[in-house]
Amino acid sequence: MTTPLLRLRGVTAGYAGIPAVRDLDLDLAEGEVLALLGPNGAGKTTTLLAAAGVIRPMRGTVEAFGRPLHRRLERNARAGLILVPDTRGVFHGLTVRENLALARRGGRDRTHEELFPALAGLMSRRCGLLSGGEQQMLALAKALAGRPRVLLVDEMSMGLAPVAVQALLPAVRSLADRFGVGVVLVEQHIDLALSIADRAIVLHHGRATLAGPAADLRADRHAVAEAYFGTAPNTLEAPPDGTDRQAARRPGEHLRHLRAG
Ligand SMILES: Nc1ncnc2c1ncn2[C@@H]1O[C@H](COP(=O)(O)OP(=O)(O)OP(=O)(O)O)[C@@H](O)[C@H]1O
Repeated sequence: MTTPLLRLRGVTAGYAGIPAVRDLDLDLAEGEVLALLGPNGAGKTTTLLAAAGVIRPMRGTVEAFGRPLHRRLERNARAGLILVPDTRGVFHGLTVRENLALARRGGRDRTHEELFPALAGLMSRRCGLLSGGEQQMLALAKALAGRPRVLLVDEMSMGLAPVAVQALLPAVRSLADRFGVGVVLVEQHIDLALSIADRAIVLHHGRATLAGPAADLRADRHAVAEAYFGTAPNTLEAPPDGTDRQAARRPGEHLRHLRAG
């Protein structure tokens, strides 16, 4: 079995000793897009922060590329574990070209030109004058300059018009398909997220309440709604390999309701 790019096992993480995510398992394979869904405050961002090493779990383990996370964030980033925060991380006083040059640190990576051709005509524009969608494209383009192997993308679509989101999410899919990047995508647009994801996990009050192939979640909106609002039946199926901590199942398997509360 190939080593996942990212593996969380039994992760409980939070703030000031209070858990916001409890006992979470997650595997992310090369070229896979995993949607992390759930209502406000469910623990999605906390999961990303723990996965990126920004906050240290109270319990459980996080491994990237087969190794425990390094204590120094820049070491994890250099290995290819990149967090794209929802604050977009662009410098408003600088132009698009200057922002990209800073992110590339002298390198010549031009992948962004293929994925975001719209940026080509905006190179001399100050970022403070870009639309929300354009800023988000730039944030992703900057993340690409770090040569990610895993991208942790937090609410890329926040505040954007649906048409802008529809333009951005396929770029995320093609990052996975063309470059083998593994993506954990936190997203409020459930349908759009499921339309590009391979698998999904629904969180409710910090716990995974549903996990499975994205196609299965799309086909069973009732199960998604139940998981979203924490009313899913309390039926924890035993997975076929007997490892009862495996939260996210492989394509071809059925949806799994996970024990809530
Ligand atoms: N810095 C913090 N200090 C204390 N509590 C926090 C902090 N950040 C988040 N929380 C709490 O942790 C819980 C989970 O928050 P988190 O941001 O992970 O949820 P989320 O699913 O990403 O929500 P949203 O969709 O609203 O962004 C919430 O109850 C939130 O109030």
